[in-house]
Amino acid sequence: MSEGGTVPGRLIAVVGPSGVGKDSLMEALCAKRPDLVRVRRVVTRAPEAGGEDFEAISPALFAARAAGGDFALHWQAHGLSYGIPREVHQTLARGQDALANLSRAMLGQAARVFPGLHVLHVTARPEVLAARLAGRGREGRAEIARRLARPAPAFPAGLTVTEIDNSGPLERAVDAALSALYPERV
Ligand SMILES: Nc1ncnc2c1ncn2[C@@H]1O[C@H](COP(=O)(O)OP(=O)(O)OP(=O)(O)O)[C@@H](O)[C@H]1O
Ligand SMILES: O=P(O)(O)OC[C@H]1O[C@H](OP(=O)(O)O)[C@H](O)[C@@H]1O
Repeated sequence: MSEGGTVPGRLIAVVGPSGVGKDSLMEALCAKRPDLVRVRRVVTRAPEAGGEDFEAISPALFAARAAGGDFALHWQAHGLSYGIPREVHQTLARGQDALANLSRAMLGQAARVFPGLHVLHVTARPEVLAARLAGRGREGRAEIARRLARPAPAFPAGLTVTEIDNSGPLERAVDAALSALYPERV
């Protein structure tokens, strides 16, 4: 329920294969649109892993918080647990849009939890993905192979989805995302 008649903000799900540029795109979008909120996820990843700004917690604590209803959404992937803190609902109620890196497998549930969900489906050519993961150096060769082999689930019908090809310069993907999200912008 929005606060005092304010038009609620949208949860903008940024999804796509590992290495496609989700984190890079979200960082660039927030730089262009300071009013955009990026959801700080709770992840059972080692705090020193680098990359996104996330809250690192143990699997046991994650399970307890999930059982306690702390997360608006949570899921498992890559041997990790990921949670979207329920406080994001307050952000949306204030009329702010929020960006969240979600699993493609969670989009049906996300649409039920977040009316007005907008999905940015980030894509890139397979050879580009492989090169970027190798260049980023966050995962080892075996984990990169596993991530590249991860099947892409079909999306549920009825979602608002914008496909963003990030095979080229990041700025091009940023412009495409902004045009889709804020068509009224000059
Ligand atoms: N348009 C682009 N051109 C060149 N390099 C890019 C572009 N977008 C992202 N990269 C680089 O590709 C690598 C992967 O990007 P990023 O970490 O944002 O992907 P991701 O989708 O968040 O990956 P993961 O799901 O594994 O976290 C990074 O090194 C990033 O700097
Ligand atoms: O392949 P799918 O299920 O879409 O995504 C798998 C995982 O990768 C991304 O997280 P990260 O980039 O690993 O932090 C997603 O948020 C999800 O947690």
